[in-house]
Amino acid sequence: LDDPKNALSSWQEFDETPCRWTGIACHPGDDQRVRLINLPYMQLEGILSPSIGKLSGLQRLALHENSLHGTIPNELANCSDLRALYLRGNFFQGGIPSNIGNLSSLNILDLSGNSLKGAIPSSIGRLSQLQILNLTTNFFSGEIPDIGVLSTFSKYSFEGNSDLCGRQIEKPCRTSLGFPVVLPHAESDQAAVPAKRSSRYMKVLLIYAIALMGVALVMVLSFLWTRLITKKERAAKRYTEVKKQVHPIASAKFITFRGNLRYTSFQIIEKLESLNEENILGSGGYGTVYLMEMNDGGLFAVKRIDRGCEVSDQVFERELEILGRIKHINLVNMRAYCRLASSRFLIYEYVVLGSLDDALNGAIQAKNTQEIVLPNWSDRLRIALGTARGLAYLHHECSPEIVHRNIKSRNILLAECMDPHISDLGLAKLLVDEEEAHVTTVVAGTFGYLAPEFLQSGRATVKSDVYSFGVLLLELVTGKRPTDPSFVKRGLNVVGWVNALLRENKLNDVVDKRCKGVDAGTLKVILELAARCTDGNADDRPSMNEVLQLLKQEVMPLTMDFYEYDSDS
Ligand SMILES: Nc1ncnc2c1ncn2[C@@H]1O[C@H](COP(=O)(O)OP(=O)(O)OP(=O)(O)O)[C@@H](O)[C@H]1O
Repeated sequence: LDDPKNALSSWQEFDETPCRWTGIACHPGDDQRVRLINLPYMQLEGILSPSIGKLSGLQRLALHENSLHGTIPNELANCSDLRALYLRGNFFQGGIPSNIGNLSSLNILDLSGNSLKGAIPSSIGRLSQLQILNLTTNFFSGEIPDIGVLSTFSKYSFEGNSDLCGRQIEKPCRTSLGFPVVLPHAESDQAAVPAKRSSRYMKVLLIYAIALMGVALVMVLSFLWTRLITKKERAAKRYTEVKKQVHPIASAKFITFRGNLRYTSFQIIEKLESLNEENILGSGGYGTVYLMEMNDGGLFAVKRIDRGCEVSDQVFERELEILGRIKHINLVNMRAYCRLASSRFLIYEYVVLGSLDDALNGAIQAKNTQEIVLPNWSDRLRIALGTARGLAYLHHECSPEIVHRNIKSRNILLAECMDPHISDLGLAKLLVDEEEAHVTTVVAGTFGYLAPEFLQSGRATVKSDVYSFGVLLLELVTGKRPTDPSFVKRGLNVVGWVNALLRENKLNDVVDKRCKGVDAGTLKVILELAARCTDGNADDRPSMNEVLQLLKQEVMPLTMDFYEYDSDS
């Protein structure tokens, strides 16, 4: 295996036993046979060697969400104790080994999100212990055998294989004449049959009867039949060609971050596929955001990123896994990622009140009274403090540091009680290259927030984030967008406008008239801090840690919840 992350450094060839290697557990006792191989999400590359079949005591093989390729070896069926087989989210090709029915202890079979093709072996029907079957998003074709345990699974086990048919997915298999037909399976499955001799006899009779009827039909309608079949064949051929164009993508992928969601990938994919215009929450520079409601009422915000010519899926997904590990109370946490044929979907926790931009511009209504809720002074201080905490975490606690690049009030989302959550982290870097990045952010409405050196060079740094944070502070104080016409028409931005008023000692003119509870002491602190953050010289701006310390000292006692806030992350 190729191990780019060096996750398998403990795997030393000359160790007496592999039982202490990462991802390996052995049976208790003397024989030390391998019981479990658990190596998901490790970016492993390579093939699954046929020698896997020698692990006779193997009970769980979990290699999901790696980059393995090649075929699934037939020898795997020798692992007769295997209970759980997770190969989801790799690049396996070829078919499912026809002898898979030998794995008589198998409870879980998850081969979804690969590039597997061919027929589904009927020997799966013999796996009487099987409880979870996931063959979704592959290229399987033909009829799903309606036999044994295979009869008990529904469409959710087979979705995303456009050429499958059968009762389980409510799609009849048809001939070119339109009659239902039993399609031959790819492998002859002798082992499945012995217990069913009498039913085989019945089947033979049935086939003879159908054949006789067919011959009769041919004799009666020979002329018409010949004409009809050619016509239908032509139509069928055209249909297949169109279908291929509609499904050009190699494979789909589903990754969850920060623990499992309480939903299966089928449930999520089903919901993703049903998102439509009615569910749109908004759209930005990178795609459209939808509200996704699960059947039990669970809510997610889903950002749909249409496939363009940006980074490859592999690079994108590798970076996402890093972003997916980031977790902080003041960041919008990413819960999952799904790649389907047309789009990539980033699935986030839903932050209920919407953006700070909405809040400052009167778009938030009270639940019961429908009255517009405007953040008061204590709310605004709380938003400043929480945002500083989230940014300081990205800059100083993450390694390597994460530059957000797109701090603005539309990317500060508010949860209940006006708790701020920074959204869109890492996307600017992930979705557009350095050159394009600042052009995109300018277009995306970030203009007034960008530090002068970022505008000039297009290179974002932690200090350009500090500048944007300073602009955000001014927005909180003034209630005006940084590109408000009242200062743009005077040739100023919000920084120039505030500075001009302060020079004239018109402190009161700076403050948002609608904001209740402003106290002069903290107002002065915030304005001074905003001035330092928006200093034209990046080196003279404070770091986010310094900003946070100052806000903690000066502002925290005035926010509603300073006890609660007194612990980091
Ligand atoms: N996790 C979320 N919870 C609730 N609403 C969200 C969430 N993420 C985004 N939204 C809503 O969707 C809208 C669009 O978000 P999006 O991040 O795509 O655009 P933007 O922030 O306006 O622009 P940009 O792409 O430049 O960041 C936001 O204004 C916000 O109201």
